[in-house]
Amino acid sequence: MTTFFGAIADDFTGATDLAGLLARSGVRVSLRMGVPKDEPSDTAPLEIIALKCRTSPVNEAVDETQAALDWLRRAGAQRFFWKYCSTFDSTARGNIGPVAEALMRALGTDQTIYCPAFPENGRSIFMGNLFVGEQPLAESPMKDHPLTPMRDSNLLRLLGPQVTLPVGLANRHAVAKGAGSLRDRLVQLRNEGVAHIIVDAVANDDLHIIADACRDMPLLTGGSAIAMPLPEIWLKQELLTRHGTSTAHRAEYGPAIILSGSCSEMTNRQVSAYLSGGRQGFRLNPLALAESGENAACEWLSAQAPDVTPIIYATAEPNDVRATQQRLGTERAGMLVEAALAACAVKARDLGYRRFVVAGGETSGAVTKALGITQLDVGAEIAPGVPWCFARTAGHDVAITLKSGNFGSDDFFTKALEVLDA
Ligand SMILES: Nc1ncnc2c1ncn2[C@@H]1O[C@H](COP(=O)(O)OP(=O)(O)OP(=O)(O)O)[C@@H](O)[C@H]1O
Ligand SMILES: O=C(O)[C@@H](O)C(=O)CO
Repeated sequence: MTTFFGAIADDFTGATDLAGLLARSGVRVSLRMGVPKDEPSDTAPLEIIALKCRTSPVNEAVDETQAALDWLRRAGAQRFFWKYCSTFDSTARGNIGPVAEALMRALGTDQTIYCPAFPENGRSIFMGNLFVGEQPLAESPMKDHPLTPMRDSNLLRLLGPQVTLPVGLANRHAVAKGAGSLRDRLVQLRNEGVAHIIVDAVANDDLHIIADACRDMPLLTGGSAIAMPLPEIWLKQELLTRHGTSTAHRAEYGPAIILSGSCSEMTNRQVSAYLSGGRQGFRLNPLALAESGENAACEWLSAQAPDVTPIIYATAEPNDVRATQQRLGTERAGMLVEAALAACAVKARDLGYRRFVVAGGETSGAVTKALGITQLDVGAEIAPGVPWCFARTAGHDVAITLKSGNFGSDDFFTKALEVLDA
């Protein structure tokens, strides 16, 4: 079936987040991990390509997203979406703006919007400032993120240095008056030469208005939630059909394992809650990994009874993470943990584990890559933005969920297993 909507996500948990929200429409969503090597075939109306480029050098991120765009265009896509984090995670140089500008050039469009709001997960934007729950972004736990610490809450200030063309704001007053008023504001900003528009949103109703106002734009950018209303809008316009709904399947899955490389406040709580239930866990210490590699973790895993659902985690509190980064360097510490969790995933698969719960975007990229997973079908949501997915690896059907660092409730890990068993 021809693709209508083509999305490019800057990390793997972000891609499954988007896939889960789009799948709520009942229209088939297909998720590719990395730019497919083959020409488009068996494509879905809603196609997502997951990249791992959030923290890559800018030129690499631009080249990769361009390759993804080319593939999506060959699949027939007519509307495009650049998905980044609902907390606008970005390195100091930042990839969000340069990638958006490159996509705009390639698509011949002079304006796009930026809306990372995700009200169901507590992310809202007011007067251009991003809030996490009731806290401004820069006062939220995101200020301590291991790779992309966010120290400013103002999206105009964050985006401005990343782009060459002017940045402007369509504020909540323009949004609250409805799609017509918002369209007028976008035209006004276009006439003033503003190419990059931050759009306020504090509730799902705002997202519906924004999606309606922007439904004909070739390129939209944001978190997953701003894309959520689009399939319904396009179904009404008969640009999409529900034909070919999701093919997510279930098989007889084997034992489950949890792999956590996220150090977010929420993942710290989830790991503690899981361990306090008396579960078997192995803590990866990056300093020990630097000394002697991941063998100890793999040996520990081999010694576990398959029905205990073990957890292997590097999850640590911000002070610990900072101390480790000072000793090893941020990048090296991250790479060591990602490589170890990837090796544990492969070991687990070889030991017969068939259900994988993975926490953290970079971590998920490393794990799915090591498992050789290239395509995912999307299943039931465990929490907003965290669906179960189904894939094949080394000839086996597996279920895998990729949890964004900040998503889910304290009992996420046990809940994930219950949702799959239900
Ligand atoms: N104890 C640790 N010390 C230093 N770095 C760590 C430690 N544990 C994990 N890391 C690294 O921190 C990074 C965490 O990023 P990751 O994207 O996996 O999680 P996240 O940012 O919480 O998730 P998301 O991107 O979905 O919000 C990874 O590169 C991981 O390897
Ligand atoms: O938008 C979010 O918060 C998530 O999908 C994400 O991108 C986490 O890396």
